Amino acid sequence: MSDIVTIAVFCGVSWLFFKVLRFGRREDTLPPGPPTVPILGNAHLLPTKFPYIKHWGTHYDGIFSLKVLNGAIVVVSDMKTVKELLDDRSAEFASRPVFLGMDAVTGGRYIVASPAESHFWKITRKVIQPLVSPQAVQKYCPLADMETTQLLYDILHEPEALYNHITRSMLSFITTIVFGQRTSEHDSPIVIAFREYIEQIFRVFSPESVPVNFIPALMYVPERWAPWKKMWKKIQAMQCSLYFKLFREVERRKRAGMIDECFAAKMLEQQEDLALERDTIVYICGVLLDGGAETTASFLQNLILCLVKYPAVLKKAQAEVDNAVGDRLPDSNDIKSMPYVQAIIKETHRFLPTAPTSIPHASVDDSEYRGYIIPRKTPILINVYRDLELYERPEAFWPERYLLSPDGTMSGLPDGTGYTRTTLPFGSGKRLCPGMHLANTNINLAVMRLLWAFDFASIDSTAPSTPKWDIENEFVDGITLSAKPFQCKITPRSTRKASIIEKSYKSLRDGFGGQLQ
Ligand code: HEM
Repeated sequence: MSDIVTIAVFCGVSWLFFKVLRFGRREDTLPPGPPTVPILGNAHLLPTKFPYIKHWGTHYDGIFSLKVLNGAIVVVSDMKTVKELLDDRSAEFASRPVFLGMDAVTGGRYIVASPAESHFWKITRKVIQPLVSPQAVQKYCPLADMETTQLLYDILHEPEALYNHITRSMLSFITTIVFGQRTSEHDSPIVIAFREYIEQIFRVFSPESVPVNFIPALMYVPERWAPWKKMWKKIQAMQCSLYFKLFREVERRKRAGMIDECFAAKMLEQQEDLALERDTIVYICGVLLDGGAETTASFLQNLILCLVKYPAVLKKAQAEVDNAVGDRLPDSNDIKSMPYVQAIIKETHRFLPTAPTSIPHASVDDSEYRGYIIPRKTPILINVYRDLELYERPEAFWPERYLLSPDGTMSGLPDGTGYTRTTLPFGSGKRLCPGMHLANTNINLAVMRLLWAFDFASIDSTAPSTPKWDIENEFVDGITLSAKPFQCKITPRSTRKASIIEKSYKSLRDGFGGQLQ
């Protein structure tokens, strides 16, 4: 009897030993990747900061895998593969990996993290669509006009707070559309709460949270030993407070019988038909703040940093703007007659993309691609940051590339390798950012007006003629690439322009019965 027990124990221990030894080893069916080590796989190779900067080499032919413990990450590293996998086979690859942290924070009511096969994802995309279609966004041009006019006025009077003015302006554009409430001051409680919250929410995707996705058993660790759970709880409280505060105000106006055109009010009207719970509506509205305000604000801050570092680009763009509009403020239609400004916007998206690795996709089921098997729910990241193969001088901020070819790629690329699209910064396939047209409407106007109104210059008179970039010090670490607040000298380009800004702002304010500020 004791022999049988000994043999059973020996077999059990050997099985466990071999099982553990296999931990971290790449399955033959996965795309290739760097050599693994037992248990960790490639976990030790993963950058803990600024993950998109690392170029893993071109020898993997556009797709490779990284083993993380017993799981894997698939990385798509050229545009041909982005097209074949994430665009052309979008129905299969539009899902999301498991985001246990985000689900814990939002109760699974966050479209960004929802699987494409879920009812919640489908209904959210459906109800957002009428708000963000190319036709629908036209009606927000007057709002973009108002917010960018105030942006110019605020910068004119308090240039040192550039960063905060941009955040306020972009946030106010979204809070007005979604919750019918402007955020007219950069130090108002909503703007401060938003800034504090947005700094935290991205930590749900950070290395402090991610291991839980690979070792789900960590979810059972009691909170007092699980710092990530404390962090999620704090973020959850901040998120609820922000979203519900804005939403309760919409409900109050509804009770008071006020006419309300905002998205949240429309959702409340349709609540019964859509069979949505109140909390679900709140989160559908709330995610538009997170997705819409921070991305557009970061984009503008990144663009201005480029203009500060490349004064010749600034001068050339200002000449184009002046030529098109003279002394009047640019309006939304003017963008068509400003190819160089359009090129600057595209180049900023390429050079400093707001979401460099996009948001991971996943396949709905195990899927075959080029003879490899990509297991369902495996995170698929994009790593085409400043694609070295497609662009001439990829590491230079050079908007002219978009005047030479519409997608900015170099000429003479072999067939099939030159595929790219200027919508790439907004994602892929069925997951393509629903707010793209809304973002473009506001960004185009803001950029034209900033160029028209101000000179932006380095405070360092000894700045090198070939600008230096120090991503790790100049940018905030996280899944978005966003410049830290930076100093620059901002001056109105003429007294006439300054007085046009004053007058435009005051006439808007008077038109709103003094409500603008
Ligand atoms: C410069 C501005 C913006 C950039 C660069 C940007 C970028 C992105 C990217 C890369 C994704 C992931 C796409 C994918 O998974 O393939 C995304 C998703 C999303 N964005 Fe945007 N975005 C911007 C503005 C906006 C705006 C203005 C809104 C709405 C008001 C918005 C709402 C969303 C939502 C709701 C999702 C989730 C879509 C889903 O998971 O199906 N974004 N965005």
